[in-house]
Amino acid sequence: MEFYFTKMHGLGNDFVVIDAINQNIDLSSEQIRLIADRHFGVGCDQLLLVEQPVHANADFKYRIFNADGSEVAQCGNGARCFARFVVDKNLTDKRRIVVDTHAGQLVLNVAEDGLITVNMGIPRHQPAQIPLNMPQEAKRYTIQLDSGSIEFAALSIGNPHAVIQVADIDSAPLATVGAVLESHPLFPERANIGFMQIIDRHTIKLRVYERGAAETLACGSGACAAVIAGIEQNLLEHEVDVSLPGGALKISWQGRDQAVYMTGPAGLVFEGRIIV
Ligand SMILES: N[C@@H](CCC[C@H](N)C(=O)O)C(=O)O
Repeated sequence: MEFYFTKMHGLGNDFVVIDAINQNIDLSSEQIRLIADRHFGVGCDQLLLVEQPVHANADFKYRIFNADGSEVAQCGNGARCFARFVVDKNLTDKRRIVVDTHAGQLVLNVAEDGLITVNMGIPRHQPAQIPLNMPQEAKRYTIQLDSGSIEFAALSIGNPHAVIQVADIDSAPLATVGAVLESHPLFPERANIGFMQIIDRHTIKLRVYERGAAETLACGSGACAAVIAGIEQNLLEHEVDVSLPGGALKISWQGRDQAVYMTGPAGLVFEGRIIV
């Protein structure tokens, strides 16, 4: 198989984006892992396929695959890169784009200054909706790991997230606690594990150990999850600046039953042709 791709990034969370409307694309998990490999492939945290919409009111469908080949339902930075891609490739002349995803429909607005705002949907907190193996919903859950006791918040933003508050983001235990919790039996579909340092009620620092991709330079859905968890615990206000290793996002959430909004940039890196 041979096809054209675009390498993009959202704050250093990087993507191979493929137009699967004008090209015939049928990739196995093994081929996706190879394309994502940073030595033998192009290298990316996630691969995105842009497809025809499923529903009449949508402009496109887009699908998300982690570097380990697993297909997932939500990706905040990927959504902004998807929007930038369809605008730059003239696949649409709209600046308000409705896209079908496995997590439902997203609405994306591309502003004149290039920033993209995504309605990421309404978060879900019930353990069964995350999914999380706990008997009832709580603002924080506690588990015992070999390294000690860990407290975390958990919610779904279309994909599962745990959020752990830390005093110092630079020494957060991503490689140990992050890796263990990502595939802990508490999370039957695994989870993205965020480590959040609260700077003030409008500002946090965040690093995320992503399901299926390990630590990335930024995670858009993780930024939404961390802000929601902080608001739920009355640690944050409704508009928060999130500082990630790759740059900054603005997250806004007005509370339960409300959609969460994420605003940030999306960048083009290079274009190429893959032969697999
Ligand atoms: N980087 C993404 C999230 C990608 C999917 C995630 N690893 C999962 O498995 O749910 C983002 O910006 O949200």
